[in-house]
Amino acid sequence: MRATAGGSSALLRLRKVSRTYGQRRALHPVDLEVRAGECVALYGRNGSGKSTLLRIAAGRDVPTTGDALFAGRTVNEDDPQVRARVAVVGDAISCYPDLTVREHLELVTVAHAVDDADAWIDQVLADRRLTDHARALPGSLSSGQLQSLLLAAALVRPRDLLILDEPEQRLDPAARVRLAELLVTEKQDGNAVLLATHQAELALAVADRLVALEDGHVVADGPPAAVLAELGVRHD
Ligand SMILES: Nc1ncnc2c1ncn2[C@@H]1O[C@H](COP(=O)(O)OP(=O)(O)OP(=O)(O)O)[C@@H](O)[C@H]1O
Repeated sequence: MRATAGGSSALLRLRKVSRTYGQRRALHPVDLEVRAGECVALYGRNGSGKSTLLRIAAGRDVPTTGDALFAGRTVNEDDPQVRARVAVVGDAISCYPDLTVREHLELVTVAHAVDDADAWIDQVLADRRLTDHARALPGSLSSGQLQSLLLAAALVRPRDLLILDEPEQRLDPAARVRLAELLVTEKQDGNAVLLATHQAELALAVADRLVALEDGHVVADGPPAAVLAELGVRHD
């Protein structure tokens, strides 16, 4: 299965990675590369293997076969280089119930020794429309605001690779537009972006390549518009 941009400058390189859970093969061997300044989007139905692939790419799971390399080294989320350079926005919301929105972001900036953190946090809160909720506890936020907090936590820290699992979930249309703008800026800043999405419009707006998965197989790979046409997906 091919899902490869080619070239030698890939920041993330997955070589024939597969994942089997018990008897079930969730992911068949796949090659995938993401370069600095490039966005690759994974697209497919529920259960097609997107999150499995993202977890391997983030070093949160070990492939059953194949290698996952970040900057030439096996990806492991406990590796200090991976912790310093790979930011992950998950699909599950896990927060500290007694820490405010701002305190969550402060925790991240302390962990990553971010300079001038206060100003940076202010900026990210404003961009994500969270300024008025800076002192709120997670329990009092809407699901969309929680999703924005997850995103904000990845944005207040340094990164070379941003991995996002269905970041459009729970966001309203205006917030989805801001998300697309943000991801374009990530690429312009030279960061690599790998995301899973169910939203064709988001993939069209930000992705350089779309990799379609079905039952753990790559069934199409290429420019987003061409892949969506091949899949018969209609979009606005
Ligand atoms: N920890 C696990 N144990 C057993 N099976 C798993 C596990 N995680 C995922 N699977 C199975 O692997 C397959 C792929 O799941 P995955 O979460 O990667 O799909 P997905 O494309 O991200 O789906 P969604 O769009 O619903 O998030 C599914 O059949 C799922 O049931």
